[in-house]
Amino acid sequence: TDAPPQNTKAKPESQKKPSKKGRGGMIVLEPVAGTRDFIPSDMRYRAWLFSKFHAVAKKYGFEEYDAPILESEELYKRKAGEEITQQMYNFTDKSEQQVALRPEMTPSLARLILSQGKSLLMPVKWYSIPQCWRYETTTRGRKREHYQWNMDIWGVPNVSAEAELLAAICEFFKLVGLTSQEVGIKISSRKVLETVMKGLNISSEQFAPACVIVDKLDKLQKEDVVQQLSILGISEESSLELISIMQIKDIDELSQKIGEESVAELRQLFDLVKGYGVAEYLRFDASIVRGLSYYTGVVFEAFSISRNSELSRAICGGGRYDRILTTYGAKQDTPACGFGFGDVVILEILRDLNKIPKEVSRHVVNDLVVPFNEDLRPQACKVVTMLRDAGIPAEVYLPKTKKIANTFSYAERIDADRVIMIAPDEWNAGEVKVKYMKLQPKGVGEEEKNTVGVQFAVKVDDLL
Ligand SMILES: CC(=O)Nc1cnc2ccccc2c1
Repeated sequence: TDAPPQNTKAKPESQKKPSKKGRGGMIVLEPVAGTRDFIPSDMRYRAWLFSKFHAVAKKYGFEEYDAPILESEELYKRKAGEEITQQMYNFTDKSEQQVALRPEMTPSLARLILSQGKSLLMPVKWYSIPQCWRYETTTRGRKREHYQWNMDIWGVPNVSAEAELLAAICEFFKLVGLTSQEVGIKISSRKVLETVMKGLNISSEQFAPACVIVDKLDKLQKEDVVQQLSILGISEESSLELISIMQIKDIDELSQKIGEESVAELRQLFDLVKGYGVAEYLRFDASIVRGLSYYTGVVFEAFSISRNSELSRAICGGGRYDRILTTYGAKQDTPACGFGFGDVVILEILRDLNKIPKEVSRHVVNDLVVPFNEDLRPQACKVVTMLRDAGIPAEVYLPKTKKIANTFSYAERIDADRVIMIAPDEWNAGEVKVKYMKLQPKGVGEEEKNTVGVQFAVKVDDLL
């Protein structure tokens, strides 16, 4: 379920957004509609999620790349009626260039692959976590940006590449504690649709736009889908036959319908994923099409099982796109496949299922060093540097120390384990005063460490 539509009713004067800057009023404090701020408490969740994306990519030998958020609009000028190209965040820049904030990463990746030319040795396994944009009419109140983990393999025509990508997605699920009872991946192939459409005398140039339409089956009424397909010149009878074949959930049944040859790749894929030990997450489902026009083969989509499935949005999705380079004017194509994995849905699911470790929500500073007075501040800086160089996240109390009590309340606020006070008498004796703010885990050291609140003199060298 997307965020509730923004309240568009007129607001009483008092609640209206403060007037725009310029008439001396306060600036608007909210981010632009559909975009998000990430203050530290939010950023910790995003950083934690991205650290899992990076960990899986690294474990699978993928290399990170990036490209500008701003791209030429022509990268996305596809005429297959996809929502993603109809909602482009595009504009004419000051040099009259038609540019757009990228709605997806694959076109930029295709541009990079083309620009590298022969110097790029295949296969290529690249990943990125780009922020992608769309211009949604705010009536839907949906987000206009999200971060999308992209993993792609170029130069591999066989389904070993798709198997590797599916294994990487399942690796992520295992890494964050999502079981095959909680999430799954539905797999099909557009080659199935291609075979069916050929059998129904649907021309090949109708293939991509027809896929974009039947992808809406889970959102639109069947009649609407039939109606949209009729605009492509596809008869109602053919459309109904196509839609009925897409209800098939079993490869054997599908093989009966369209022949073993058309399902051979899928059988091989299901064999390979058994090798990775992730078959429990995967199932065949002929209704999976995906909404991007450039897919040409295997397509897949991950979903959450525990939530009310009819409303749940895809967790991630992807597939094979073997013919994208010639659409950008290249002389020949290079096989490719990949997936996109957004940051919004997965975090909602992980929160709902309580999979996010408690420490992700906590800002970690172990020690707070407090100078008793400004004369002792250089010494405090020395001590905090010693702690930091030992790998301990540590702060030195920056405001002038008026009342020691204030530093203790600051220590509580930053959830520090210890307050280390630089006091004159102790310092002259080569010591500091330590106050434990909370019980240390048992066995941390001598008995007194587990007496919260009492202050002890400790040799500077014994601090580490
Ligand atoms: C659930 C969600 O926020 N999806 C989302 C948000 N922003 C986008 C921006 C561009 C393309 C797809 C997008 C998808």
